[in-house]
Order: sequence, then C-alpha cells, then structure tokens
Amino acid sequence: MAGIGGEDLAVVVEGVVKIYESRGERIVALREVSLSVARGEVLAIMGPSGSGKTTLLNIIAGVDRPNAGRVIVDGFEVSSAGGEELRRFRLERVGYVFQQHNLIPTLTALENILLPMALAGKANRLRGQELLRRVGLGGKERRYPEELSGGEQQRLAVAVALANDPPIIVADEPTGELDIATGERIVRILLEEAHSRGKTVVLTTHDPRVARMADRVAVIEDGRLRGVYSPSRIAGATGFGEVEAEKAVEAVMRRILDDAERRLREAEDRFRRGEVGIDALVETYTRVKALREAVREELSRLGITG
Ligand SMILES: Nc1ncnc2c1ncn2[C@@H]1O[C@H](COP(=O)(O)OP(=O)(O)OP(=O)(O)O)[C@@H](O)[C@H]1O
Repeated sequence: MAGIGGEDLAVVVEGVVKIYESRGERIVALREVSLSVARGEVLAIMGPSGSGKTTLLNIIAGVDRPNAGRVIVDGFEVSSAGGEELRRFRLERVGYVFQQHNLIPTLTALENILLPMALAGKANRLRGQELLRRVGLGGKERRYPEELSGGEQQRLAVAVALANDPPIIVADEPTGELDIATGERIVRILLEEAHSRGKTVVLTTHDPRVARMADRVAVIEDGRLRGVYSPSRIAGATGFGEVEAEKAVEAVMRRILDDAERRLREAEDRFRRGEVGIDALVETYTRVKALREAVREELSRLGITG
C-alpha cells in the first residue's frame, strides 16, 4: 500500500472533522473520518439520514472544506486548495452526480453535457453524443430534461458528470427516489466506468441493495466512520473486528429502517390532512416495504440474525 496520495490511491481522507455553525448552534457533521479509495474502485458510503454522507462527499469533491484533517484526491490536496486551482479541479478531475441531478431545464440533453466541456474549453459534440449513448440515451439528445423520465434524467446527470472525463466520480444518492430496477441501471453504469475505464467512484446510499453492488461499503453513523467492509462478507472488515462490524452494520440498517418508517408515518399524516393523494401514499408504502425486505435480506445474507 502506498503512502498518502500514493499512485494506487485515488482518494485519501485523513482525520476529517466538519462542524457547521447554524443559528448559534454547532453541528458536528464529521468526527475524524479517515478512509481511502483505490483507483478503479467503487466505494459506497452507507448511513442513515443526517449521518454525514453528503458532507463527506462534498469535502472529497472540493465543494466544502473541512475544519480539520486532510483530503487528497487524484494526488491533489483538496483540503488546502482554493481559487482557480480548486475551480479547475472541480471542473476537470471530479464528476459530481448531485442528489437533485442539477440539470439545466432550458438546455437540451446534449447541451447539458456540452456546457461543462465548454467551461473547460473543450466542447466536443461527438464525445457528447457518445456519452449519451453510453448511458442509454442515444437518440434523445434534443430532449429537454422535463421530457425525460426520472431514471433518464439521472442517467443524463451521470453523462454530465462524465463530460470532462474526470478520474473521480462522486454520486450523492444517485438512485434516491428511483425504483430498484431503474436505480440498478444507474449503479451499473457507474460500475462500468470504474471497472472498465479505471475511474474511481464514491457514492452515497441508504439502500443496502445499492451498497451490495459496490466493491466496499463504508458505514457511517452520527458523523463517525464505523468501519469499511466488503459487501460479500463482514469478515475481513477494516476499522472494526468481525463482531463490531456486525453490530455497526446492523445498527445502521435499523436506523435506515426507522427513517423509512418515519417517512411512511409522515406520508400517512399528509394523506389524512388531504395534502397527498392515495397514489403517493401507496408509492411510499411500496418503497418502505421493499426497503424493509432488502434490509432483512442483507442482514441475513451477511449472517446477522435477530
Ligand atoms: N449547511 C449546513 N448547515 C448546518 N448544518 C448542516 C448543513 N449541512 C448539513 N448539516 C447537518 O450536518 C449533518 C450531516 O448532514 P449530511 O447532509 O451530510 O447527512 P446525510 O447523511 O447526507 O443525510 P441524508 O441522507 O438525509 O442526505 C446533519 O445533522 C445536518 O443537519
């Protein structure tokens, strides 16, 4: 294993602390988080709502700055960079797939891809078209985002993130509100980028079905990295022993379920108040039920019972 920022490590996070100050309140979002991601690897960061996943991703992508600790991405020290150097890093070396996919509604699919290329001074229509084909949107280059389905919009957001051929791709809940089949398609595109094109992918998810597709899973809870494990087995997990790994994964998954049940109760209340229709309620029921089953299946697959 190489040292910090070594050739084989695409992302190195060391002792990162992030504190938000909001209306006189201090919120500790990350508590000395350290992890690394190898080139060509897909790392899923899994944790309940508010555990610090987006904060960690933003810090890796140079969108946000840590209060303490170091972050080195593709050999570049992001945590201490600023100005033009940081702007170019964000434009050319990291592709960010945002939770709300950040597409520009007044630009066509192809134009959305050409924009970051133009900002980097290398707009290339042919490459734009090739990227659209790669994400399964060949022939839809003239569509506006609102003329695409949710899954297609998300795939377009991936193509936009790939526009400048960045070595690192970060994706915040890329499968968020999508059904599992559509979500799986997005993850497969990201896996292909990593495993066939040597890109490094860091994504966040609260869904064990998505985490299971990654090469490794980092488990985060209340701003603390509980450990990193291989999705096929808990044994060999780093950062904690086997028993602790089981406990951490189980605790995080139970909290993810609690979040889902809470969303369901909120949907029921809103339905009672007449704010949402029966379709929205049924959809939430279906999602929570599927997530509950996925969590149970994942726990039993990992040999965690009870
Ligand atoms: N700009 C901000 N100002 C103040 N607090 C913030 C800010 N951004 C995030 N936080 C807080 O930091 C903590 C971590 O938030 P973060 O968005 O990283 O969590 P998350 O795991 O991505 O959650 P989710 O799954 O709901 O997106 C939360 O307590 C959140 O309320």
